[in-house]
Amino acid sequence: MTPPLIIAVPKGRILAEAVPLLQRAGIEPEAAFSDEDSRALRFATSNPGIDLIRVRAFDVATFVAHGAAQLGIVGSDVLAEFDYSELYAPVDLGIGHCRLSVAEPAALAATDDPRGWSHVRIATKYPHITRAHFEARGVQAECVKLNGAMELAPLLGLAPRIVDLVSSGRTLKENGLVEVEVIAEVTSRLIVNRAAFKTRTEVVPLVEAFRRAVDQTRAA
Ligand SMILES: Nc1ncnc2c1ncn2[C@@H]1O[C@H](COP(=O)(O)OP(=O)(O)OP(=O)(O)O)[C@@H](O)[C@H]1O
Ligand SMILES: O=P(O)(O)OC[C@H]1O[C@H](OP(=O)(O)OP(=O)(O)O)[C@H](O)[C@@H]1O
Repeated sequence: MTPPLIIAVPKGRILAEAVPLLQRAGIEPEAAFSDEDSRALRFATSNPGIDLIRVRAFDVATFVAHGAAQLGIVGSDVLAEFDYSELYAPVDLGIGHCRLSVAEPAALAATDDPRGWSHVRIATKYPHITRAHFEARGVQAECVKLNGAMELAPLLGLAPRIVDLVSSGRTLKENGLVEVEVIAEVTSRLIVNRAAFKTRTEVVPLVEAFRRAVDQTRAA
């Protein structure tokens, strides 16, 4: 018997927005999937041919790229950071809207001129995107890799600037930082393992179901 398809979904903020999309695509997760207190990692759905796994956002891309999961939901920030050739990202799901930006203390921004930078030291979870962004205009970026709470870095002298996700801007504001450049707009994408796309006949109709679910959400 063919094993179920596995869809990797990030725990955290994307999960709440992903559940209505999954439902619109005809996939009803078991109740524990939306329960942040559940310690389970793999979940059944109303479709016996589809299981869900709940993993960290950056790990969604890794599971799908290696074929351990056949599909996944992941931010375009994560996709750009890894740039896995094994991944195909056929649908913009229109959830998880935010932007990846350069930020610095308000006092520094008052006198700073980004056009004059030749070398910058940046605290970020996204060293690959950051280096590429600055290299494109001849600026060398020295990155200090952090996994969260980037906003603390300028306050504590780890790095004067950060590259992080911004949505409402509240986190920057509460830590005395201002946005000085937007690197990229971010939304979540449906990703598919390229080999699974070719070999598992259930994948194509499932991708189409997600596409319709996004259209329905937009029209609602
Ligand atoms: N403020 C935000 N507004 C909207 N979407 C966001 C925001 N922050 C992050 N995202 C999106 O959600 C994804 C997961 O972010 P989240 O903050 O939940 O991860 P995390 O808590 O840093 O993950 P982990 O704990 O697994 O390291 C990001 O990759 C991005 O695409
Ligand atoms: O502009 P805002 O609306 O304030 O959102 C931005 C914050 O959201 C994300 O963090 P998250 O809350 O997911 O926490 P974490 O990455 O530190 O886990 C991001 O890393 C920022 O810190």
